Amino acid sequence: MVKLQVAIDLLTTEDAIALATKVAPYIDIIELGTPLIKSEGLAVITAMKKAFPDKLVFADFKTADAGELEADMAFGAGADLITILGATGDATIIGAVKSAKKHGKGVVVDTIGVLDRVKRAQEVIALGVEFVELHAGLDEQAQPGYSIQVLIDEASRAGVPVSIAGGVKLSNIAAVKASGVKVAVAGAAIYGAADPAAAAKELREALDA
Ligand SMILES: O=C([C@H](O)CO)[C@H](O)[C@H](O)COP(=O)(O)O
Repeated sequence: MVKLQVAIDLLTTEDAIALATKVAPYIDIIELGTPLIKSEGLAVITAMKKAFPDKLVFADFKTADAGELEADMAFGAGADLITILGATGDATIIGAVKSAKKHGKGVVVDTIGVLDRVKRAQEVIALGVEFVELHAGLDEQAQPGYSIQVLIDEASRAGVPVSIAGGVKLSNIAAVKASGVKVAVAGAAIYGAADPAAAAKELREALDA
């Protein structure tokens, strides 16, 4: 079964928990977006895990250095998964994996800004990470000509556990699923919808079809 991850790029704990409450029945992983964590600090992680102990809480730290220390901070606050940047050196990822093993949690490598995402995904899986996020960030998505098809093609040939993040929505979720991903990440398609619960439900049903 492909897991559905909601990426919450809102700025307050109150709004994040309100959104998670609406969509929880349909999602597996609650991602606290980088701007949310920068805005609210580690407390948002603790609050979300307390509110949803049965969901995986994903702290989108996008860590670039001090991997073990930052992973200790995220896991200590209640996160189940943390992102480390694939663009950084292996030592940072190895440090975070060490922390994850200590806490019984997991590391996800975010390939934002990496030129050869597939090659980097294959390299970092060997370091013990859970899965790799093939990711086009919000700024890359805003560039003229951006298409999620690039990520879908990359997922099809990655040969290692990956997620796709970067404009996942109802019109492309079937193709995202068919690419063989472990996790589909949807942010704006859910938090920006007039009815987030309905949007999450439709994505869930498409993944389960
Ligand atoms: O990780 C993200 C971004 O860097 C801002 O935090 C997004 O959550 C991710 O790109 C998914 O967002 P959508 O494209 O809105 O689905």
